[in-house]
Amino acid sequence: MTRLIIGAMVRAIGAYPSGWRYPGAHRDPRADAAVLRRAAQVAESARLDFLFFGDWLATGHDLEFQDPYLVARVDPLSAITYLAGVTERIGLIATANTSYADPYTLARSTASADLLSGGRAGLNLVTGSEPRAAANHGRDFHAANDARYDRAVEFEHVLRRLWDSFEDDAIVSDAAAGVFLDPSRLHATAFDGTHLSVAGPLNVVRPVQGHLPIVHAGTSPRSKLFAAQSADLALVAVSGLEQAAAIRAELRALAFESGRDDRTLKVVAPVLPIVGETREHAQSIADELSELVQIAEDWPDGPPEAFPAGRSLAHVSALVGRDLAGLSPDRAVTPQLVSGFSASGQELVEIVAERTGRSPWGERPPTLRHLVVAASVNASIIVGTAAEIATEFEAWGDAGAVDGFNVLSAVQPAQFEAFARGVVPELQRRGAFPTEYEGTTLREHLGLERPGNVHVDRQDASVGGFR
Ligand SMILES: Cc1cc2nc3c(=O)[nH]c(=O)nc-3n(C[C@H](O)[C@H](O)[C@H](O)COP(=O)(O)O)c2cc1C
Repeated sequence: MTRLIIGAMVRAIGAYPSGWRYPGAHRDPRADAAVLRRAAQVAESARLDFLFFGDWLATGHDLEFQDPYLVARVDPLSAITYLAGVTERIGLIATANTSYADPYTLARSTASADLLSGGRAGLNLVTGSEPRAAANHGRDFHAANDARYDRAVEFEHVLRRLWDSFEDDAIVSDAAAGVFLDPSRLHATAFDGTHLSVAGPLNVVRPVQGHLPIVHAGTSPRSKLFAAQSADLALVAVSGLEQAAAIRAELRALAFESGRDDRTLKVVAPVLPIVGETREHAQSIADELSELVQIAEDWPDGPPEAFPAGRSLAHVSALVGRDLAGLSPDRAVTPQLVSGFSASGQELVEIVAERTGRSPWGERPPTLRHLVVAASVNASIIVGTAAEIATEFEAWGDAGAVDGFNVLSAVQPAQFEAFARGVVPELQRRGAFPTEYEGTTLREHLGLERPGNVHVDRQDASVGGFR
């Protein structure tokens, strides 16, 4: 039986494009504080390993239709610092973008978050794919993949040196002798690289965890190398179990080749479970969410300029191999229509049937809208009862495809709570997930050791990727 790592990828207005429109959903970012607090408390009573907050360094009208949660949300480091005060055990992971962040400032705020949370903070380092971020940070352009990763490598190296500025026992606090600091245990950062230059030392004591667990999410070859060499936790977007198994094996092999103990690299996949009391109930939730997604054809005179081109009948026509442009999105997908579809079109029809229970051969056929939505909503979705979803999670774990999951919720708070109160206890009953927190730090939740100090013990400091 594999012990899974389970965290929640929190998106306050829901992780499905139409989640915020679902009856009873949280949909006003001005009230995020209450929703985040409640999610954190529910997650902690379910004994989840961590809450994870992504980030995006720009906004615009187009995001309303693509990923509405990106339009307006609180800064992730502020979110975890706030939640550290209302929780006691759960790990708290914030995302930062190495292409734009300042390493001294980030080392300082993350070391602070770790101290203030008692060793529960984690840091997701991304290089970013949003070109508008450049103009928001005084840059002329968003750097190319290689240049971004060259900077990310230096960034991670500098972060570890900064976090290790103070040895664990550098603050002596000897009131009788009048000695506060042992200066021999305070180390300059002295880093002068191609992209970054930092003198140090950092003016915060060493984090409780030594180094915060580093998470990385990306898809390019450089991203994989970065995860393998520098991250404790790799977040990999995958379409299914086989792909997850292949990527995990590849990342672990890369980690091993880079001279690291590959067991210290944990791989988790983002998944979006849609949980119902029965399978039909779960499918009806998925069905309603599909119906609430707007597609280009919903505007008779053409969609707003910001609307994503991919969410249209024209786009799905190319995929199914049949010209659907000009048809009503509410038109039923009949066996006759499907008979002219390409193999990928047939596959799409099967995905819709699995998610919504609608089949061209059944009493309730899907509509063209269902096809457009299934083709354009990019997430690994599992629809079912708590027991069915737990079985799927177990299957991934037992096959060695992942070390765990980062769970997205389509609708806040309802779907998140259905997961925490339904799926998690089911996994606990089966012994696939612990019922109590055994350790106190995020590292302990993830089964990772505390690293040595890079200034003192280079051997030991190779944990987590210091080179
Ligand atoms: C599951 C997953 C989650 C991600 N979350 C974020 C995020 O919150 N913020 C962000 O800027 N990029 C995020 N990314 C994007 C990557 O970090 C990376 O910047 C992007 O994929 C471009 O780099 P690449 O070409 O190396 O993949 C995520 C990627 C994946 C696969």
